[in-house]
Amino acid sequence: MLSSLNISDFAGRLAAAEVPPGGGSAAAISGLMGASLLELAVNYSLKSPGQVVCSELLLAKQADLSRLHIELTILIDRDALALRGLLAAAGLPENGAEKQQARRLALQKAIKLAAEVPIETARSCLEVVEIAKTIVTKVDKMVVSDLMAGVAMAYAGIVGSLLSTAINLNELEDELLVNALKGQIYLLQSTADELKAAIEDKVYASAPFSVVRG
Ligand SMILES: Nc1nc(=O)c2c([nH]1)NC[C@@H]1CN(c3ccc(C(=O)N[C@@H](CCC(=O)O)C(=O)O)cc3)C=[N+]21
Repeated sequence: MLSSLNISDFAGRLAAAEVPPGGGSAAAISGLMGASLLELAVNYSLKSPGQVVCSELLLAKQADLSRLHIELTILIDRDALALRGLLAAAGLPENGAEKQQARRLALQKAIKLAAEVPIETARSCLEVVEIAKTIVTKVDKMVVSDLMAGVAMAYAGIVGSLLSTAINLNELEDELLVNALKGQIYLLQSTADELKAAIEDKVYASAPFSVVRG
């Protein structure tokens, strides 16, 4: 399993361009880092004194984040499997009408999966960003930078996975599905942009983070 590789081995596998993982798995890792950084912020804040008021909210988000942590871990391998299926179908023989038809069907099925899996990754990453918005003013000041690093990573996970979906749309023959996926890409990306801007507006409004604002 890719998710049990150490960081250097995973990065090496990405760089080697031999067998998958590709950008979709990397996006899931980015989302996983985002979820984990939010967990750090929540766990730290629950332990620090003076956070008793919001502990109910933080405990609820802690549970959501541990589910997202598992989902995103699984998505690293699910995306690599989808990509592997895609490359395998693309490599099927094309000699003769029957084989050509078999290859076409296999390829369409594989592309559909490779387009749909990263949509799930983007959804999980978006949930991470949504959680960040609800807790950003509730966590201990000490871990706001960790939380914001988590937002940046989850946001990168959204962009990376939606790009992976988008590239597969070119080859997908089912026009209804293509249009539905395009709609989901647009909605997920624009929601992510709005949420990220709202969180940054809040955090970058004052020191020490105003210096980070572009
Ligand atoms: N859900 C999803 N996730 C992706 O990550 C994704 C995707 N869809 N759609 C297509 C693009 C393209 N991409 C590649 C990554 C590595 C090779 C690669 O390493 N190729 C090797 C060997 C491939 C093989 O072993 O057959 C080569 O061509 O030399 C190719 C293509 C990932 N993408």
